[in-house]
Amino acid sequence: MKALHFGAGNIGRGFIGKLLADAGIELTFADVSPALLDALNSRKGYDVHVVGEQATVEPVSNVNAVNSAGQDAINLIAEVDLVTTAVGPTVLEKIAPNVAKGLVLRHQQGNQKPLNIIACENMVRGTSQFKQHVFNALPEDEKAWVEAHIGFVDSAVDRIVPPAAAGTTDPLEVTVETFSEWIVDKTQFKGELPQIAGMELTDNLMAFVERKLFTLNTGHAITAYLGQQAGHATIRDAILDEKVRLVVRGAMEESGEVLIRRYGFDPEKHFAYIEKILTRFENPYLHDDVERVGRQPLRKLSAGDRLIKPLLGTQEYRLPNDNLIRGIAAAMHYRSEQDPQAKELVELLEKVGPKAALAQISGLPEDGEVVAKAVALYESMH
Ligand SMILES: NC(=O)C1=CN([C@@H]2O[C@H](COP(=O)(O)OP(=O)(O)OC[C@H]3O[C@@H](n4cnc5c(N)ncnc54)[C@H](O)[C@@H]3O)[C@@H](O)[C@H]2O)C=CC1
Ligand SMILES: O=P(O)(O)OC[C@H]1O[C@](O)(CO)[C@@H](O)[C@@H]1O
Repeated sequence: MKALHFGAGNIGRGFIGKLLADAGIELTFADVSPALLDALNSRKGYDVHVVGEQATVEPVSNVNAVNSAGQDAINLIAEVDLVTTAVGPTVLEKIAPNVAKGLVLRHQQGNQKPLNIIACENMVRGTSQFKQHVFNALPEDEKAWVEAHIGFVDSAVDRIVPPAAAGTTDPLEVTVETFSEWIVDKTQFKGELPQIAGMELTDNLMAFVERKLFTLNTGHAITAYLGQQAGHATIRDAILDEKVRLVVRGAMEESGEVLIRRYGFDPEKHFAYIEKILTRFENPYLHDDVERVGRQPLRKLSAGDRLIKPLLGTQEYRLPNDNLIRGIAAAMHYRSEQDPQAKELVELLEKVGPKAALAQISGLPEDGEVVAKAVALYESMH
């Protein structure tokens, strides 16, 4: 079996690429970073540092890499059995035209074998969104063939993989936590279901996607935003701050009450899942900056993402949401010199004021109770 994985970054190298290579799949990474491409092609492998109570070093071998914008990537799409991505939600649209070209070539070459494409991003049904981008780039007369031969499979991906340790000069260095979970929607595959160790198949994906995104990612984002407010540089320092921890646990519980009602999760197991997540944030072996976890605040404050969607759920089921609102207020304070969305957020706040800015970003009604509460908290946090 052959696979092409877009994005040789943290999750690409530290999780999905590793899992595919471990399964004996012939793996090529597609990326745009010359440093990553050169290092992967010259060394054909790298070490994954798995850190926890017992640290291990797990080598990945027999991999190579191509430029994702070039003809090599197009040729591979015509040939491989599996395409995966971990590029970031905003990049999916950029890689779609080349993927579309590869699918057209696959058809022209008469390759009728099923191909499955799985986006491994922090998004609700990210592959379905990617499919829309690919279809926008496909000629009209190719769409029926692609629909018949290509599976677009949604997934949920969970493993905390911060950027390389400070001070390293190795572009392939990657350190991961021991926990990992990759769950894919088995109803969307074309052809035989692949059996890959570490890839779980489900026919109830939405429950898993929302459980992960609206628990781990909700709590993580609020840890980052409140942590930055309190002057903490890392997620560990932030979550060990009792004031931050109280709100983070509270927000995950508020979101959890929604998930329990929506998907029928067992409350006891769900609250244990929350406790486990708090210990993952505390991991003393990972250095994870609050700035990284809070990145792209406009995306994280958008209607379908980890802060607003759980809040809308609390309104739907008439449940408490004070901690979620506190998290939203803190998100409005996120600042980062490296992050264009953080700059855009500041500009919008200055231009239209916090009420209109939050309403515009989140889709919440400007004159509603939530916006009023969040803005009052935002102003009190100055
Ligand atoms: N790091 C983590 O702990 C987790 C991340 N995720 C999700 O995985 C995705 C990737 O995140 P990370 O690996 O942390 O980011 P990253 O920034 O480490 O990796 C992204 C990679 O994509 C590459 N890239 C950028 N533009 C590209 C293009 N046009 N074509 C091909 N490659 C391109 C970058 O050069 C980089 O190597 C995101 O959607 C994130 O939300 C999900 C779970 C865990
Ligand atoms: O990758 P995003 O969506 O910007 O958000 C950062 C989040 O993703 C992760 O990297 C992995 O789930 C978490 O560490 C964090 O909650």
